[in-house]
Amino acid sequence: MDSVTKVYGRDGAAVTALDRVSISIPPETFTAVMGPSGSGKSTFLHCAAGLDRPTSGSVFLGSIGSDLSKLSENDLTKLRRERIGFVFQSFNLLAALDVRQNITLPLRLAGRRADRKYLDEILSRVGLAQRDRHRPSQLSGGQQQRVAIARALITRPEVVFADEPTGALDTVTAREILTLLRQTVDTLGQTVVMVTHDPVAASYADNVVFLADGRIHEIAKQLSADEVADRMTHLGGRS
Ligand SMILES: Nc1ncnc2c1ncn2[C@@H]1O[C@H](COP(=O)(O)OP(=O)(O)OP(=O)(O)O)[C@@H](O)[C@H]1O
Repeated sequence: MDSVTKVYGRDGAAVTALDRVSISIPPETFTAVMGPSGSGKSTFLHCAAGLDRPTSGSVFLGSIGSDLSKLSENDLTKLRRERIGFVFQSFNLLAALDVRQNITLPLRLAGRRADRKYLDEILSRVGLAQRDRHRPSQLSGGQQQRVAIARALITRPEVVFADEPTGALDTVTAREILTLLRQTVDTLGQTVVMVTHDPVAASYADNVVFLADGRIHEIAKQLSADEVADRMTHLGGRS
């Protein structure tokens, strides 16, 4: 991401949500994005993932050479579907589909067939091999988030973007989900970028990006939850 600025609204009501943000996220790493409320975390994620266009600046993704901010709407949709994985706080699973169908949905939307072996591998990695014919309503929150992670991984995306992935989960389940995300980096070589309010969640990351007022305040390596919380206090955040 190169000098990305995002301004919402205009004239008197203009808000600069991101102010010339430049960052390069190394492949096969786990990055947490933290900052006080309103510091630009969601905007950062949306611009990095091609969900929103920067007002100015460029966004590049993995091996894709072109600037995301210049792609047509169609190309961007295709890229999001095929090259990026998403995990949200609210799981966003389809109630009428079983676990296997939910996981393979991105492939079907892209007109691709599921590789049975890879699907089975992913199912067992996320611990759902025995529940593959269940519907989301028959699963716990943690299990539903595992389905969402499997769905994010099934296309072997360049990056998985996670927006508060543990925000709706209890502490123990949250840790299981964070461990799973960590494993996707360590064993599958996945690149993961996660927005979070939670210092414990950020402590699972290789790098923690601290945003304040739309700017990168600091990028720190492998912090403990206490170190993250301490930095947040100094940023004026309530975590
Ligand atoms: N669609 C929008 N229209 C106008 N202003 C917006 C819009 N989206 C975000 N903003 C503003 O941009 C700034 C950054 O918002 P953003 O949602 O990226 O922050 P955040 O760090 O994710 O906050 P939170 O932790 O509360 O979710 C805020 O001042 C917000 O009010």
